[in-house]
Amino acid sequence: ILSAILQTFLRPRLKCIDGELCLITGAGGALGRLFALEFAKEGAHLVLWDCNAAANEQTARLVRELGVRVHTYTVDLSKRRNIYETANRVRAEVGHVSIMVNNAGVVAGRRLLDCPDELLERTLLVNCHALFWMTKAFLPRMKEQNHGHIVTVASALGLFSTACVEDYCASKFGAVGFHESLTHELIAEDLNGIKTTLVCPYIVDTGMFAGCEIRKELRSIIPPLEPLYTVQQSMKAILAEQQMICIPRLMYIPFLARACFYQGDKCMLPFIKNIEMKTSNGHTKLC
Ligand SMILES: NC(=O)C1=CN([C@@H]2O[C@H](COP(=O)(O)OP(=O)(O)OC[C@H]3O[C@@H](n4cnc5c(N)ncnc54)[C@H](OP(=O)(O)O)[C@@H]3O)[C@@H](O)[C@H]2O)C=CC1
Ligand SMILES: CC1=C(/C=C/C(C)=C/C=C/C(C)=C/C=O)C(C)(C)CCC1
Repeated sequence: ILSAILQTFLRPRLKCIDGELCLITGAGGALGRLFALEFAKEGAHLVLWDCNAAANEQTARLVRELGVRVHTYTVDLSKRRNIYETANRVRAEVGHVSIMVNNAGVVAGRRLLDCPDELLERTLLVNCHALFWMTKAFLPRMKEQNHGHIVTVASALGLFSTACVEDYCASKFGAVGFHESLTHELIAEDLNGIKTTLVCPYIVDTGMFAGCEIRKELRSIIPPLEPLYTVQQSMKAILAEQQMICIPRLMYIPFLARACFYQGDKCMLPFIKNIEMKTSNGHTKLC
């Protein structure tokens, strides 16, 4: 938060990502497409993933017009095996990913009791579980080189909640927790060349939350965000290697209410060691 405040007044040094290989999920969607164009402008080569092949190809066409090398893959992020298989193909056909933008997201958009179970499950699989499989697929190489960047596009609804989006809030709170724990793990392991950035936007005018309205008096103070503004702000945070960005800054307020632990990065290491010892003694219990 301090760094976010400082960055408001100071101009942080932005890193160069020319020639890096950047993978973006949900690249056929509104924010994914804009991320692809912004990363292309910075000189990154792109790998674009989406389940919507036509929309993904359209993003690729726009990126190629900028003269950038781009590869597209049709993937269903709700399927772990599909993620691992496609990751293997990327490694064999394109190379090692050094920047990963986990942007794809879905919402059921129904009241909990009216919502088919499969739709609730899908939100958790795409918005949260996919983060595990993506990271397991691409982090090992980043670790070998102590170089990389993992971006998690979560949401303001990963920091506070509202009614009737139980699936979405659960998945985005999960994404925030995932990002935080992964960041601590990288710090604890002294992997200071691998950066993480969490992006928490308020409602963005992309259609995903079309119809969502806040109280009339507040609408002019905090209108939905422009997609391009959202992505440009996110890019600044990524290139400045900022760990987190809330867009707009007002969204830091609910986050501020949370506690933080001084020097807590290594507290789980003995716990992990304990489990490792138990499992090596054949004590693993899966159900
Ligand atoms: N829009 C908003 O108000 C906000 C959005 N966000 C987050 O930003 C991210 C991008 O949102 P936005 O651009 O608005 O959404 P879009 O729906 O425009 O884009 C999401 C993309 O992800 C794809 N996708 C969905 N499911 C899968 C899947 N199983 N496998 C692979 N790809 C999939 C979609 O394909 P298809 O179109 O075929 O479903 C679509 O191309 C999301 O994570 C969202 O939660 C955060 C805050 C606010
Ligand atoms: C908490 C809060 C508000 C409501 C926020 C809402 C409704 C956010 C919705 C975000 C979405 C839909 C994100 C999608 O990913 C107000 C009224 C602005 C006032 C300030 C505090």
